[in-house]
Amino acid sequence: MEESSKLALPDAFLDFLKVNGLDPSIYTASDSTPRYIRLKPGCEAYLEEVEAEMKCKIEKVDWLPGFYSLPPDIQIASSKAYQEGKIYGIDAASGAAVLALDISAGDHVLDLCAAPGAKLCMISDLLGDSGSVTGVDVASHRLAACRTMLQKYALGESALEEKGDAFREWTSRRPYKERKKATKARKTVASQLVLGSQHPELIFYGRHSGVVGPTRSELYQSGCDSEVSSQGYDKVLVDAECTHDGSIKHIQKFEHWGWTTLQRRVLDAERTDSLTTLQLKLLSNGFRLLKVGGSLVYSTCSLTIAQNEDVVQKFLKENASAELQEINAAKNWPCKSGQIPNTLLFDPLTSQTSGLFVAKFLKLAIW
Ligand SMILES: C[S@@+](CC[C@H](N)C(=O)[O-])C[C@H]1O[C@@H](n2cnc3c(N)ncnc32)[C@H](O)[C@@H]1O
Repeated sequence: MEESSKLALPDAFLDFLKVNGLDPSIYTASDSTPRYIRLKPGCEAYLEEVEAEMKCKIEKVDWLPGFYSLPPDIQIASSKAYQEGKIYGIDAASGAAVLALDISAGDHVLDLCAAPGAKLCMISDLLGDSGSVTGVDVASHRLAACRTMLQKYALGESALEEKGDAFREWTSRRPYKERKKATKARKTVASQLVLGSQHPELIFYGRHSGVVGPTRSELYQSGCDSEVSSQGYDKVLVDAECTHDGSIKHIQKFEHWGWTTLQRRVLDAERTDSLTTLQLKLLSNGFRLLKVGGSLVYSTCSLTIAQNEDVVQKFLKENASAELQEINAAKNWPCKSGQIPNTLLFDPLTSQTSGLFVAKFLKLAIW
């Protein structure tokens, strides 16, 4: 172990940081990083009750509406307020990534890497009774957790599972008539984009299906370019799979899981290479499903240039219709600029949040 970092982290992780040009001191405030909660809209009146239950001062996060910070050692999951669905446990940087989408009433939003669903719930709360949100993920067990979360917060859900070429319902708890109606509606997925209010919808793609997100034909049945440009999603979030190295809390979990697991799951160079390929594919596919004039937010909880700025550069090179946008809401955020202007980096030390990279793109009308 290296003394200088003051962290019980293995040399292999410190080497990973060095290779990626990351200063280990950004993790030194990990023990004093607050916990964050988001109040379920309509539960504002319960704040004092939550404070009394948690026996601590809950501070409003002045740069992030609806978010509150708590002392680092508070256990959120065991509280009554959490179990009753009055509060969400979600890091402030994650909230910022959702806010960067600039969601308006009536938007149709695609959350391409949705599980376990903290950001999906926030999107759904921001939309209220308007628009729609579709969550996609490849991990069925993570989608199951996502479904449980949507049910807990009464956000509704209709979960779909891939079966061969067709989608069938994941749960059959809903009455037959309702399921039949849903199956019919699904046949015209494009129509969902123009319908009014929709409950969040979860879509599961088998890990080996080779599909990253809904295909164009599923979304736009007649599929001509003019329809794509006018009927794609208004907003797309690509909160991509990554090495999670920005989240020291995640890295510390490997103390229990074993540092060899960290080596295999986080530090392995071959895995990182395939991850950057996946990240670029996820970003490109999310962008393909965006309407002209719509915006996409790409985020990772890695702080490495390979998974962030490099992916952004490659993507911009391949997509003439993509323009990197300034995130207007970020003026008061406690983050730094990434290596590319207009990209943002929440490092744990400066931001007092879990690490996150955020970039926002606008889709221009160029074919
Ligand atoms: C960082 S996590 C997403 C966290 C989530 N946005 C939230 O706020 O709770 C990344 C997710 O990407 C999913 N994923 C990995 N490969 C994918 C793919 N090819 N298509 C869609 N999702 C994928 C993983 O299963 C994982 O759930």
